[in-house]
Amino acid sequence: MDRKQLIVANWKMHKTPAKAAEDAEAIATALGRLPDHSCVALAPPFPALVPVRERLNHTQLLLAAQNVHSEAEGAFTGEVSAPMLKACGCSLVIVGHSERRALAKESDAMVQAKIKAAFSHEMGVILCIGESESQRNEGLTFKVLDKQVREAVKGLSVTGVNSLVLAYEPVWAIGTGKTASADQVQEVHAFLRKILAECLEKDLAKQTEILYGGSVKPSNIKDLMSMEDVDGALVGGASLDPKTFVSLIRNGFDL
Ligand SMILES: O=C[C@H](O)COP(=O)(O)O
Repeated sequence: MDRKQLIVANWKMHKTPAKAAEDAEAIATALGRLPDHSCVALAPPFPALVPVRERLNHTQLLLAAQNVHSEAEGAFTGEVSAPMLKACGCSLVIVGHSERRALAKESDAMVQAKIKAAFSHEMGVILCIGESESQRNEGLTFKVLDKQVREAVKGLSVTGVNSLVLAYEPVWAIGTGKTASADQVQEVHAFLRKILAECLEKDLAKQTEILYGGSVKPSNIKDLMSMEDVDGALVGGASLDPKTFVSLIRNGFDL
């Protein structure tokens, strides 16, 4: 089975529900029909999930959440569970974003529990991993990534792993305008695929999409996606304006 190309908009804590819905419709309309192997997903904030879903009906665009709790229900004030997200129409969820690891102190064990919760409700997971600037400067990049991946996929069932997408996001490149070079990204993605082959089955590792995130723009997406092990992008800032995001997608998918 060939890997798909996937570009995901992470709108983080931006846009009211009305604005998110309007922009989702503008993106879907501008893109029209996508080639079969090319997918686009939008990850708006929680309150915008349902309004965005309503505008994405009858389009190929997928709905993603930005976070999920590991339990299905209970006394967890402020949290949202996998069955709730599924009921809002999410088919994907972003897990372990560096902003959540830093701000909400999410550990690798919490990330793993969230992945299990998402898989048990038949949602695909975009697992974010990445090293900080100081870790890169100390030569720890591969060690950090190795641990993040192994801890996250430990004990996952093969069926679940079919729905796993990795997103390599070096923390020093997020929102900074500093993009890792296409060669740097390829080197890391090839390494991640090797780790996946060791933790999972070889064939599954070959089939797992690996995205890059960190200051991806319409001007650099083509170079990044020309790399053998780069299957798409997780985009923050450049996904906020619908016109910019559509041109990024067109450049990335060569439309
Ligand atoms: O989830 C997206 C990443 O954090 C990248 O954000 P950015 O494109 O604004 O650098």
